[in-house]
Parts: sequence; structure tokens; C-alpha cells
Amino acid sequence: MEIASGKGDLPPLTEKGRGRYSLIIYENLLKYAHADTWNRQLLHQYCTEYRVGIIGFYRSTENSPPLLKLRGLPLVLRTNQALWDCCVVSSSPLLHLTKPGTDRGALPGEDWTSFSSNHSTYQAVLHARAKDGAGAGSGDNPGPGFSLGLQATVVQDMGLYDGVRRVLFGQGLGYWLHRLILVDAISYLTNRKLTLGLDRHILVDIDDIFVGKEGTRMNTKDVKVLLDTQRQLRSQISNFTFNLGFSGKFYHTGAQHPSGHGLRRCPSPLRASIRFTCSCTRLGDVCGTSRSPALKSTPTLNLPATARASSTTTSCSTRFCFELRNRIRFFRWQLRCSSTCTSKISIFMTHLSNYGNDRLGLYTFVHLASFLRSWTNLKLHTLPPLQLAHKYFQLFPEQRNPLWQNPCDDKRHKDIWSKEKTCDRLPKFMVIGPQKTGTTALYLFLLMHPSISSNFPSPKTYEEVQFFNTNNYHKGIDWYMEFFPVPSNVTTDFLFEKSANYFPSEESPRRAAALLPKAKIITLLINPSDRAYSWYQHQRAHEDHAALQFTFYDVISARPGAPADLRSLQSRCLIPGLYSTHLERWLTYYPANQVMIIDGHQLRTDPATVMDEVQKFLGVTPHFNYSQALTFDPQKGFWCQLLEGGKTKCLGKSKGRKYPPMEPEAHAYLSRYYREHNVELSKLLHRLGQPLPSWLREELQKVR
Ligand SMILES: Nc1ncnc2c1ncn2[C@@H]1O[C@H](COP(=O)(O)OS(=O)(=O)O)[C@@H](OP(=O)(O)O)[C@H]1O
Repeated sequence: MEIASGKGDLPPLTEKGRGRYSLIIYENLLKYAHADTWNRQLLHQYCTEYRVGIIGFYRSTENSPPLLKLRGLPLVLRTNQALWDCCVVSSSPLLHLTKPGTDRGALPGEDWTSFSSNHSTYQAVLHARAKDGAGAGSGDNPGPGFSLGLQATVVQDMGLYDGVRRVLFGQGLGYWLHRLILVDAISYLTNRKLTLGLDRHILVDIDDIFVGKEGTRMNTKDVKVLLDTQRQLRSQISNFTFNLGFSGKFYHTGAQHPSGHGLRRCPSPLRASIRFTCSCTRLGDVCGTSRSPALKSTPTLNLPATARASSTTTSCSTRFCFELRNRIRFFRWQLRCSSTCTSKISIFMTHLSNYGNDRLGLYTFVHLASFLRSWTNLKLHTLPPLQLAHKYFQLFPEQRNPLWQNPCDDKRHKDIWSKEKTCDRLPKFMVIGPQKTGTTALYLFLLMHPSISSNFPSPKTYEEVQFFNTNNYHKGIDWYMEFFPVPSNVTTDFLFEKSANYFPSEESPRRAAALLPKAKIITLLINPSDRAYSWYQHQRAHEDHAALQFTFYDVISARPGAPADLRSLQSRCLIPGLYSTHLERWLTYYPANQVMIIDGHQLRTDPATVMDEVQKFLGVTPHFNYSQALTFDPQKGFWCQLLEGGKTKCLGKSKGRKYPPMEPEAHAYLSRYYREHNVELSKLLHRLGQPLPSWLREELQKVR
């Protein structure tokens, strides 16, 4: 979906000869009607060529003229009307989910717009009676789809006039029938490409079934009525079963006797008829996300909060009833349509007090079911929670992957976060790579600072945690936090992690930003050709079969049909060097002022200056004097930590390897390969107001 600017300019409609949009929606029909001739022609051409329809909404204002002609269409709009008895026209070809019927009474507001036309291309979808008797019957000559004396508030243009199919609404989506018709209009105009189908699954969860205060708990009569309602609902939703949840804490603790106190245990004959599910935070296999879908790291199937149609909580029962009473009204006119009609799976999280006191919960669901039966062709189903969860992830496979967020960023999450836990065991900044750019040297230098510390080592990946880019992510945030010490002073201590594979990873920026939105991000860039060569040498040192067998030139120039191990080595050499692509991805999730781009060549030749800039960027104190703490080790050929007594601590043999220089042929190949990407990188750095590293300037010279 793309939201176009309100200025009237059209976004590009095609890409590589293919249409980019299946449907165009104008929130304000006048923007469409008043579009300049060029844009309008372009749009019409696109709509006819790609068989794309248009939906438009007209909302009257006090300044609207009473009668309005839409430019270029044989259509007259009559604005600011009060209307009654809205009727769904049974012959409308658009109807799919919506059943014909009449919504009796006054329509909300007195600002309705109706459409009339002489052309057979228009058919009424909804029409209503004018309060004052004015309208099509009083002067206008109604077209074939229009009934005399009735005002068409939604019309369908069959495309017979100019080849474009449209559905036009004479008001917004505040009116519940408009929402139903919109679902059908989208499906119709996209030739069912964007369709929701007619199957809907409903699950009603009644939580904390034994927790209510005395006098509000369910008594035996309440349970019997609950069962009667369940039976009644089964006539519309096969096998419908209420799901009762309890925490276990209150089970078996009270009397079964209903005299004034209500149930603390369910009478055993009834238990067989109602499905009990245990509290998801403790025992369950599946949970309907009562509060914190992002927090669970136990092996449960957590549905995202969007699966929830509505929820109440257990605390003050009077507030509940009030909330629920309002909710019912809300249900009647709005929520019923927007959630249950448009969500394939609706989970209603309700509580004991919606059933044990005035039984408003039952009232709601009986009405919901009868509303859906009267107004829609939906087929209602239910499934036990675990099966429903599987169904959910079958329908929405992209939601299988969790996105962990910081539990302490949301008060509700923080309140239920274990007392023994802290959110301070998370990094304040990250060195994200890419590999072979000097990340280990930077890591070592950072650790020399008295206020900076890193994670504990991983038995598998040593100093790198590699959480955001691998399956470790599915081990959850508890697993991640265990790698970090509890800081002795949260404000002054800087925890960080360095995982050099985060940089080119598709998933990492989104995941990192969800958990660590305020973190600072440090990346190092060297000439991507040198980076590629260093990786090749790294793999040779690790006796990688392809690296030993093939020359560097063979690797970088391998063709698509080459052996898999060669192709895999090739992409590990080349892909991380597409710097602008990866950086743009990080910059869509992190603001530019949280991202520092270091010239890796400068870190190698002048580390003290770079480390001063890093300290400034992080805002870390006290200032650490790296010019005194680092020294150049001629034997190693790199800068190293200066220890007491003049000794040095350098990186191991695997960093700063000795290998022959790159063949000129490979050099030339890579300069060509990275040319465009380097140009893009220079534009990006320019946009960020950052200086160009010397290696990039040299590469750009070659372009000219
Ligand atoms: N001070 C210091 N000491 C040693 N090495 C240094 C230093 N500064 C930068 N470099 C360069 O760092 C290159 C290795 O980069 P990384 O640490 O990012 O490699 S890795 O991704 O962690 O394997 C390594 O690459 P190679 O020369 O190819 O081994 C070095 O060139």
C-alpha cells in the first residue's frame, strides 16, 4: 500500500512494465475530480490498461454547493442531506460479504451526499429515503439503477461510460454499512485479488474464571445460562465452546456453594461441556495475547495482539460492566463490522465479571452472531485454541517470527516483568560490522575505556553474540540479556556488543530497532574490494575448500551456474560490500544521528583520532586518552594497546594477516563491480553531511 502526497501528484504507476497498484482509493473525491487533465488522463489510461478500479469518498461540508456535477462524469451529487432507512440494493453485482437488508431509522449526521445519473453505467449499491422528500423523485431523472424517490448514497460505476470501474461513497467510513460495502468494493474492483473470503473463526475466552470479588463471581445459575447460550450459539457457529481460563492459584481454594459467594470451582458435571484452558503465562500451549505478546520467551505459540478482537481485564467489576455496556453499543454499530467482518480470526478476551454479574458478555455474543447472520454471508467457525493458533499462522505465516521489544518501554509490560529481572542488561551501542573492516581492533580499543564494557563470550561465536542476525533471536531476550553484566551505574556505564554480521543482514536493523530503539550504531567501512579480498584470505586461512581451490578472481567473477560452494564464497566476499544498500536499510530503522560511519582505513592508520570521535559520538565519560594508551607495533605492523613496561597487546595472528597483494585483474573487476554502489554511498554520505573517506574519493576518480 502506498499513500500518495495530498498535492495531487501521482506516484509512478508502473515499474518495469508492470502495474504497481491493484486499486486506487481517493479519500477525497474532489481531488480526483479536480486533478489536472494530464494526471487524470494518465490515471484513466492506467486504470483501463491494467483493469484497475477507483474508490472515492465524498464528504459534504457546510461550504458544499447543494448540487454538484463531477467533472468528466455523467453524475450529479446532492450534498448535505439528512437520510433515513438505508437499504442495501439486492441487485448490486458488487455484493459478496454483505447481505441485502434495510437499516431502519435515521442515518447518523445530516451531511449525506447522494448520487444521480442518467447513464446506465451507474447502479445504486446503497440508497436511503430523504427526510424532506427531495431527491431523485423531485426533478432528477433517475438512471436505470436508481429507484424513484430514493437517494443513492453509494454507487457503482460499471465502466460502461469511459472504461473505468468505480465505487463512490457519499460519506466516510463512520457508518457501519459503508465499511461492509468497502470490503466488497475492494474485492469486486480487484477481481477478487484483494479478497478476504467468507470464512471467519471466532474464539471467546473467559479469563480469571474464579477470581471475581464476592457477589460478582459466577453462581450455578450463571453457569447454566452460559451453557444455554453456548448451545444457542452452536446453531450459528458449529461446535462453539467458551474457553475458560484460570491461573491455578484460585482453583480448589474456595467453596462450590453458590450462596452469595459464587463459584471458586466449576461444578464437575459442567466441566465436561466447557473448555478449560490454563493461563497462558504459566502452563498453556497457546495464548491469546492477553497483554504482552512480545515478552514471552517460553515455548508457547503467541498470537500477535492484532488477532485480538477485543479484550477486558480483571480488576474492578463495576468499571467493567460500564466498559462492556459501552462496548456493546460500540459493537452494535461499529466494531462488529470492522473487526469480526474483516479479521479472519477474532479472539475475544473477556473476564468473569462479564458473565457472573449481569451476563453482558452473553448478550454481546448472541447479538454479534445474529448481526453477522442478518447482514453478512460470513461462515462462522471455531476451533480449540491450539488449533486456532496453528490456523492463524497458516493464514499469516509472516507473523510466525516474533519481534522482541524492550519490556521496560511499556508500563504494562514492565508491571508484569519479573522483579528479579532488569532491562539494564542491554547494550547502549553496537558495532555492526561489516566483517574484515577492523571491527576487532575497534572492539579492543573500546574495551580499554574505563566506562565501556561488552558482553560475556559465547561458547560458539566467541566475543560476538550474533543475536539479531541468526536463529539465536528465537531464543528470546532473556537469552540475550544473560550475555550482559548488570551495570554498576546505569547512566555512566556503557554496555555494547560487536557482531560484524549484523551489517548486511536483512533482519537485523528491524529487530535491533524494536528492542534497542535508542541504541547508537557504529559501522566501519573500508574499500569494499579490500574487504572482499580480506574475507577470501580469511577463508583460505580457515581451509575453506572453495577458497583453496579457486583464485580470488575466479571467486569474484563466478557465473550463476558455478558450483554452490564457489557461489556461496562469492556472495560472502561481495554482498557485504554493497554499503549503500545495507546502510539505507539501517537508516530506515535508526535516525541518522544515532548512526556513526567510521573510515576503517583511518582506524588502521590513526586510531587515536577515530577513538576521540567515537567517545564524542557516544557521549561517554571520562575522556580517555588513546594517544597515550595506543602505540604502533612495527613487528605487528598495526597499532596495539600499550601495556606497563612498554610491552604491547596486539590482536592475534588472524587479524592483520600477511598475504600477497590483490591481482590487478581482480582489482579492476571489483572497481567496476562496486562503481555504482560507491556512487550511491557518496550520495548517502553527502546527504548525511559526512566527509568522504579517502578510499571512496579514489574510487570515484576512476568513475570519471
Ligand atoms: N590494530 C589492528 N590490528 C590488527 N588488524 C587491524 C587493526 N586495525 C585494522 N585492522 C584490520 O582489521 C582486519 C580484520 O577485520 P575484523 O576484525 O573486522 O575481522 S573479522 O570480521 O572480525 O574477522 C584486518 O584484516 P586483514 O589485514 O585482512 O587480516 C586488518 O587489516
